[in-house]
Amino acid sequence: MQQTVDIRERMIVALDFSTLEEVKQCIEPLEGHIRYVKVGMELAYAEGPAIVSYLKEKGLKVFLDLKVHDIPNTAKGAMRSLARLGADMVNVHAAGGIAMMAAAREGLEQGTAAGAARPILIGVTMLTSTGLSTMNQELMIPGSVEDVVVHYAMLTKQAGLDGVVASPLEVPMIKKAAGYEFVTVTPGIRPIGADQGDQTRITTPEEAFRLGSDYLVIGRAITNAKDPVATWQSIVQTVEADRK
Ligand SMILES: O=c1ccn([C@@H]2O[C@H](COP(=O)(O)O)[C@@H](O)[C@H]2O)c(=O)[nH]1
Repeated sequence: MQQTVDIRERMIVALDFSTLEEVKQCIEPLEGHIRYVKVGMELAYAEGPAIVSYLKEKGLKVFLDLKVHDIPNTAKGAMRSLARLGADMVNVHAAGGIAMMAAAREGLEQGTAAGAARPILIGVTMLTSTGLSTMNQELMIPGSVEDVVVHYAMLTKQAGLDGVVASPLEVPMIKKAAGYEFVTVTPGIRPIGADQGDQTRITTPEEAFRLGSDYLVIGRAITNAKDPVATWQSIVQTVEADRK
């Protein structure tokens, strides 16, 4: 990422809540600080499309993280509908394969209003909660996590998507294989001392940017913090100091 980019535009706060009330409580103190938020399944299923409009009216960019994964025709229709909601970024599971991802992109293009920018479309590689033994033994996917992630990233690129979701740890290999312009969106972010929770492939915000991540997704480290604004400011300061 270029040195001139404001990193606050690249730090996406995951709003993993189930009510609009909880969202308001979380974002009101953070207004003027955060620029980009993520709406996942919990919030989208509970509050419906109106939550996207609400956040957009607040001046925030929205990553609608619904991880579409279905047969190509259904994925295409889903994306056609999602395009109308006004999100800035949407995603599918790369494990759906090239035909599904290409259909999703077509649906997204069809659904995007004339003159409007198509949302960024990315493919989820291997969930950041998945470790090597789960992948090899439980899911019966052989090889290293890095190789599988890069393979999924290349499928995503072949399907014409803009980038992938992966752990920051895999970003250098993804960029090497898919090119510098291929977008990497990375959850699994844990500031020093933060609880790892259910995530497996993690690193700090400053290390994630150092590894080349284009966007960081940060949820509980901020939303569950005693003082979310202070935590946000501390992350921004740490990253900015590291980038000097
Ligand atoms: O591989 C993935 C894909 C998506 N996520 C989502 O990111 C956030 C991370 O939240 P934290 O609280 O910072 O762990 C969450 O909404 C996930 O659904 C992911 O973690 N890994």
